[in-house]
Amino acid sequence: MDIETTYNDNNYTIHIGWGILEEKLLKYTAHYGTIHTLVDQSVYTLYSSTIDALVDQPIILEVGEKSKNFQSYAHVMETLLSKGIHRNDLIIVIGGGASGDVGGFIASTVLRGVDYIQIPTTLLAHDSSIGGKTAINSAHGKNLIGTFYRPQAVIYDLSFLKTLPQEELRSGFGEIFKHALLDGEDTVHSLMSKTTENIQLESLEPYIISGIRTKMRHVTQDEKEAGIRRYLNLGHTFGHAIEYNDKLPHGVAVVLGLYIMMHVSNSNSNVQVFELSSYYKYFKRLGYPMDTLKHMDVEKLIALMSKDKKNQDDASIGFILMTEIGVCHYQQIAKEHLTQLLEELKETL
Ligand SMILES: O=C(O)C(=O)C[C@@H](O)[C@H](O)[C@H](O)COP(=O)(O)O
Repeated sequence: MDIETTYNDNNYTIHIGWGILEEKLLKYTAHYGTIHTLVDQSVYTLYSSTIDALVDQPIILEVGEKSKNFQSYAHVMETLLSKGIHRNDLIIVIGGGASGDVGGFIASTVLRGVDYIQIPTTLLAHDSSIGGKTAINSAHGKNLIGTFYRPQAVIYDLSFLKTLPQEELRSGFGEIFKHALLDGEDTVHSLMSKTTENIQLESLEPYIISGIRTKMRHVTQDEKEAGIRRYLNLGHTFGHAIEYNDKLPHGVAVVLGLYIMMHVSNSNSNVQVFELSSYYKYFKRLGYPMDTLKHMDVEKLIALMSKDKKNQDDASIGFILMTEIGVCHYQQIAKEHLTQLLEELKETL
């Protein structure tokens, strides 16, 4: 299946399917000078023969978030420059969300921009590989340094997902669940009914596709995140803070962030938007570390949330909340009030 973006110009295709990598990639590489490949270490360990058959001498990225720092960025940049990269070359990035983020950032900054293709290999990256957000982390928090830079294509070969461990599926499912919430009540109920006890890849394909469509709808209307694209950050204000502080996988932290969003949305509304206890039990059954919330260091997490890119002043934190499933808005919450809400929640767990 091919899905085209619908920007005013410079559109690209998201190719999705089983065993499509070689055929789709060859369509692009023919138009470029040298092909430079960046690949996550763990993906290369599993798929070296497939990758070596397609490209020469890949540059290995450290596993996951370890690649998203200045040292790693500088190392890959200097390697590309020592190889004599040109603007008419192509960079291919193979890996999960973190590799895609740092690979995109490298592509957008080397020689002030070289074309690149995203080849996501995880469930999580159905989200992160689309929309052109690139980033590395800072000592102040997640994704604080980056650019918006569209890829030339995304090739999502679902065969890579077959080797993902349960922990990776659980992380990717966090973003699938977020997309379902953005989509509306029917999608949430349907997804929950297919995942009552555990997360099985086999039942997720339709939700991966609908998640990609939901993401595309937001990013094509508001690429630079001045309006509705912010809704894709549902669960991420708290999620990024606890991910960074507790070193949790991204999508696992997003689930904790979605739970906090539900609590804050309820407290902000006259009606109960979310039945918290049923979501708590559901997430716990799927293996999410809900107990982490009972022991959270509220002060530290508020300090990390104070660096969130959605914030507009120093006294409050920018949150995406829901008035009903599928209906979002942006709201600034005073830090004292948020502290009180988080402390209150801890007491109930
Ligand atoms: O594409 C977006 O916009 C999103 O917010 C999607 C998020 O799921 C994704 O994790 C993104 O990388 C977070 O970006 P950030 O701007 O909050 O750093």
